[in-house]
Amino acid sequence: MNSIDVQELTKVYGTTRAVDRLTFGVRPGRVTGFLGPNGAGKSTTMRLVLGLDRPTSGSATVAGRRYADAEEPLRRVGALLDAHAAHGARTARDHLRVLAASNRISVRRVDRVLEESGLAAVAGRRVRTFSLGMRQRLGVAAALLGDPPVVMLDEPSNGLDPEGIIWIRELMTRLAREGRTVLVSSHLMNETATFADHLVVLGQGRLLADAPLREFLDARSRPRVRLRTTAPDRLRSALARSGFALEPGDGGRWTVDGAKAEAIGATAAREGIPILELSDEQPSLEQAYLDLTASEAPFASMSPTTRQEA
Ligand SMILES: Nc1ncnc2c1ncn2[C@@H]1O[C@H](COP(=O)(O)OP(=O)(O)OP(=O)(O)O)[C@@H](O)[C@H]1O
Repeated sequence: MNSIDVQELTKVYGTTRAVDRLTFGVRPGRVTGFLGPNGAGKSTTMRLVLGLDRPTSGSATVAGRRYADAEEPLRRVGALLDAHAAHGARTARDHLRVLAASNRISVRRVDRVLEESGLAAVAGRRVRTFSLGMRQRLGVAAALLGDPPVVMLDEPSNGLDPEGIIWIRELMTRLAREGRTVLVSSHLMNETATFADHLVVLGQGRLLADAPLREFLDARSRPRVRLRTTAPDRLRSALARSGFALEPGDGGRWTVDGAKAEAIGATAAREGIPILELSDEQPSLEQAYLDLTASEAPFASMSPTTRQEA
């Protein structure tokens, strides 16, 4: 199976334990979001998987083998680690042709990935004239060149405009649907929630969570209902009898903490109270993540950074 398997992986740089006895698996057919604040060890882990750095101890394998031992590695794992990796004096097409030649990949495939990444019209331009977003697209094109069963992308939405963000999200979903193994790192929680099926969460090089997105959210968020009504006083009294409190929310709405929409709807119907709008609040990955890391004292100070996300 084309899984990525990380076993007791440790990487020490001087006095920094960048990755600390990390064990997790990334399975095919789903997008795995690789989350953690800056410096948590995501890039180091990806570099270790790709054999670009040697582990201090432990192992990282792709389909049961060390990536460094692979012939024609682009056909096994496609990776975007650093958008500035391309040679600035080369055109985008030449950059991809050089990569293709070293992995016995056809020139036809170069044109295909240029199309797929939206770069066909600028393929003849030198890479140094590219914006960060265009470089990211070129990095993704290079990752897809070998039509690999395993794809690893480090912060792929970095520098992309809204159209680019939708493109990368759809691309990742499609790659997973095709049965590939997709690992995508990000420190943008709510963005990750739009495409990830599964999460691996790191903090200070250690594993904090390895769970399906839905499970991760449900385990860490308290249900909450948002509603609009023309009779808040009557509803407040009715809910109080069931032990719920009606609190003012934004935009003329009300919220009920710790409740599900069905329960509140049933109470309102029983009492004949008009309800104009009623929904369960969607738990936010950012909030669930902050709740998780808040219990890890060393990470509490990371909250303001992660809160910067729009
Ligand atoms: N080559 C290196 N030499 C020394 N320290 C390093 C090296 N590479 C990474 N580190 C340190 O290891 C830790 C983990 O860094 P890493 O880049 O893997 O984190 P990250 O989760 O990818 O962060 P970001 O979201 O900022 O990319 C950090 O403390 C970093 O300073």
